[in-house]
Amino acid sequence: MTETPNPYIIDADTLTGEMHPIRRAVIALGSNLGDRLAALQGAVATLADTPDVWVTAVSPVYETEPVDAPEGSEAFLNAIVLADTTLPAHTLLDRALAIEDAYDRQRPATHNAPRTLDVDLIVLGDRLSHEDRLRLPHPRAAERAFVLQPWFDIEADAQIPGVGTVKELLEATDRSGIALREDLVLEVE
Ligand SMILES: Nc1ncnc2c1ncn2[C@@H]1O[C@H](COP(=O)(O)OP(=O)(O)OP(=O)(O)O)[C@@H](O)[C@H]1O
Ligand SMILES: Nc1nc2c(c(=O)[nH]1)N=C(CO)CN2
Repeated sequence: MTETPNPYIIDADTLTGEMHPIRRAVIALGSNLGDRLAALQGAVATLADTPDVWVTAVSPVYETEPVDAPEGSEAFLNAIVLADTTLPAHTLLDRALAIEDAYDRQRPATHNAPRTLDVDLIVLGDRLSHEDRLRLPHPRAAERAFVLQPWFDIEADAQIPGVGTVKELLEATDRSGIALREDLVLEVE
């Protein structure tokens, strides 16, 4: 006879493992190469499939003019994902980079070269980080309409810790280069 596990017995890993608080993660997605919508949709699905990550909201999709990108770059599709997670910051970053790699993201030497998929961590709770490998909050988010607008759409009272409210930051940003794509919708299973 097979033994039914007793749900009241806590296994050793749970007792000795490091516990992490639940924190809110704000994740920015961007693509300006190949099937842009498929890349964004794949990133949402993969994040939603990630253990200890619970996707709570996905923004509308915006078509956006390239900012600080090489001459002749194509327009981006951008969106924001909100998730609750118990993952430590570096584990979540590694997951984001692995999702980029899964979409064949090349890492050419050219600054801001076209990319099939970019997955950036914008904020993770109140976590601050000043390493090259992980900067939190994301240092360029506060001036990027392609991050602030979709984020504001799904969280009107959002804040960038230590920086300000997304509403005020957005009001101070040039929004002329972004356009809502109502015809493109990202699904969460
Ligand atoms: N908050 C963050 N989110 C994602 N990557 C980060 C973050 N902070 C630092 N990095 C590091 O940045 C590197 C990614 O650089 P990448 O060339 O993708 O920048 P980018 O996303 O193109 O530009 P930008 O950061 O201006 O959006 C990664 O190796 C990662 O370790
Ligand atoms: N419109 C737009 N411009 C960009 C973007 C992006 O996602 N959207 N990402 C960049 C580097 O990550 C640089 N420039």
